[in-house]
This record gives sequence, structure tokens and C-alpha cells, in this order.
Amino acid sequence: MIELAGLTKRYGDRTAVDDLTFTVRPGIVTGFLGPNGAGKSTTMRMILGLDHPTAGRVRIDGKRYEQLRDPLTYLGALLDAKAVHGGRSAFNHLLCLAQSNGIPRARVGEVLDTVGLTAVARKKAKGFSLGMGQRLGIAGALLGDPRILMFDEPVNGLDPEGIHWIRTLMKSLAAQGRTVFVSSHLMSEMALTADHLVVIGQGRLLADTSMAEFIRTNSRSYVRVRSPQRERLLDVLHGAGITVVETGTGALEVEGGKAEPIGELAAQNGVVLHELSIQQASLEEAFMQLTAESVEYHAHADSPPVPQAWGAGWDKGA
Ligand SMILES: Nc1ncnc2c1ncn2[C@@H]1O[C@H](COP(=O)(O)OP(=O)(O)OP(=O)(O)O)[C@@H](O)[C@H]1O
Repeated sequence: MIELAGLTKRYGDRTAVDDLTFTVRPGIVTGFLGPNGAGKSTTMRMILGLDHPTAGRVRIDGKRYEQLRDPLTYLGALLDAKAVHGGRSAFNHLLCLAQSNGIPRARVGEVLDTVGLTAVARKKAKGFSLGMGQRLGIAGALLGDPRILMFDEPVNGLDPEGIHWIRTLMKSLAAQGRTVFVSSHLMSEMALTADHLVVIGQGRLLADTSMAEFIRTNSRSYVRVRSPQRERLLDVLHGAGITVVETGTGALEVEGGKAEPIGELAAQNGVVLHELSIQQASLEEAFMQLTAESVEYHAHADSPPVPQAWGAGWDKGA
């Protein structure tokens, strides 16, 4: 179990992590979600004792990281897959970690096998692809057979097979009763992996909820209706006591409703329909709404992706 209480980190006048209090429990995958710059990596670094909190505290099974004897056997982490000596082979990299943590040499072969790197165990890490580097980082996290595992954006840059593999691995680690804490900035990824969700924005806690509860409260379903007789349809629906949301696109939206009664009402009143479909608002939309206030770098929909002057220059050149 990982417990954070009032955890805060300031760099000068910038607050990277702001009074975070939550618990990461065993037996489930806990997703740690937030937009870029939200403070996920800083929080994870403080859990590992790599950064010192300005205020608050972190406990790992009741202890500070520095108090853990042979810490890799308590908590295994993948923070930065590139943090490997490129001149060392995968085997030697893991052997160094094992020897400095009192872990038997035989374990190196086991974890290489688990992550599928046995065939390249003697190859130098600098020749590894992004995916192989991630697998090596995960092998390092698994080396001490720890009860707690922490992964910072483990699927970044991986192909679909690699993503599927990591997802399955995290779930099986949790099913073995371990504590699994994984960060991401993708809601869609978390929806497939995590049982519990901690969402932060600008260092602050925005949600601490089960995934099921998040889906239940945020996956709004509605019926979208389009008709060339829009005004007539609005009258019919209002007349039947149905609440309708008018969208800017000309479509009408009926909250949480069923499609059938709307279709029947339209038919009874001779209204032509061009669309009658059930829609589900995506979890990604819910996440974006939740974090909208706290996104550090916004791209504005109403401004072009490049300054006007550049585009003008290209036009002239064409
Ligand atoms: N050593 C540092 N010195 C100054 N500011 C820092 C330092 N480390 C992080 N920050 C700032 O703290 C904030 C949180 O950064 P952090 O890397 O923890 O976010 P993150 O959620 O992991 O983001 P990302 O998804 O982009 O990795 C950012 O605004 C960042 O610029």
C-alpha cells in the first residue's frame, strides 16, 4: 500500500504537486491520470524518495522509502526506460541491480523471460528499440519480486502488441494481490486497464474513484435526432414533455432517452427523420472536462496551428 498525505512539492514559486492525499491499495490496478505537466512524475519521484516533499508525507507499507531494506524487493518502479547504461547488456544491467539489492542471480534470467527479452539478453541496451527499452525497464521493476509496482507512462511509444502485453501484465500483477500504480495521460488507456482512478490537474487532486463509478457517472448516453422539419419536431417533442437540447449543428439531443418513442412520435406526426441514433459521450470527453481548467498547454481551436504569416508565406511560395 502507498499512502500520500498532504504531499506538496514546490519549485521556486511553482507548485508542481499541491496537497495530494490518497491511498493506492493492493490487489487492483490504480490509474494515475492527468494532462501533461499535472505532476504525475513528480509525485512518483517523491514516492521513491528521489525528490523531497516541500510538505506532507508518503508511506510505503507504513515506512518511508529510505527506511526500506533492499527497496527493490518492496517497490519496483519504471520511471524512465532510458535510464540505462547503454554500453551494458540487458543481462548485466539487471545483474548490477540484483547484486546491489541482495537479489539472487537466477532471478535475472526469470525476469528476462517474463518480459520476452531472453533472446537479446547479451545485446547492449543502446541498440534497443523503444519497446525493448520499456520491457527492460519493466524487468528491472519486477526483479525483486516486489509487492508494490509503479509504472510511469509505460505504454508511451509502444506498438499495439506491446500495449496489450503491458496491460495484461499489470492486471495479472494486481490479480496476484500486488499494488499496481500506473500513470497515463490517456483516459482510453486507463479505462481498459485500471480498476481505480486518481485524477490530478496542476498538482491538485480532481478525482479519486473506482473506474466503474467514473464510467457510470460520466458516460452520458443520449439520442441524436436530425430532421429537415426541425421546428415541427421540436414542437412534437416538447408537446410530449420530452426535454430536448438544441445543438449548434442542427441536430437535437434527447438526454438518456430511448430511440423508439422518439421515432414513433415522429411517425405519428408525419415528421421525416434523417437520423435517429443512440450516442455515448466518451470517457475521454469526461476526462477533458474534468481537467479543462488545469491543462498547462492549450491549443486553441479558433486559432490556426501555425501563425498566419507562415501560411501566407507558403501560399506565396506555392
Ligand atoms: N526539477 C524541476 N524544476 C522545476 N520545475 C519542475 C521540475 N520538475 C517538474 N517541474 C514542473 O512541475 C510540473 C509537474 O511536472 P511533472 O513532470 O511531474 O508532470 P507530469 O504530470 O509527469 O507531466 P508529463 O505527463 O508531461 O510527464 C510541471 O509544470 C514541470 O514543469
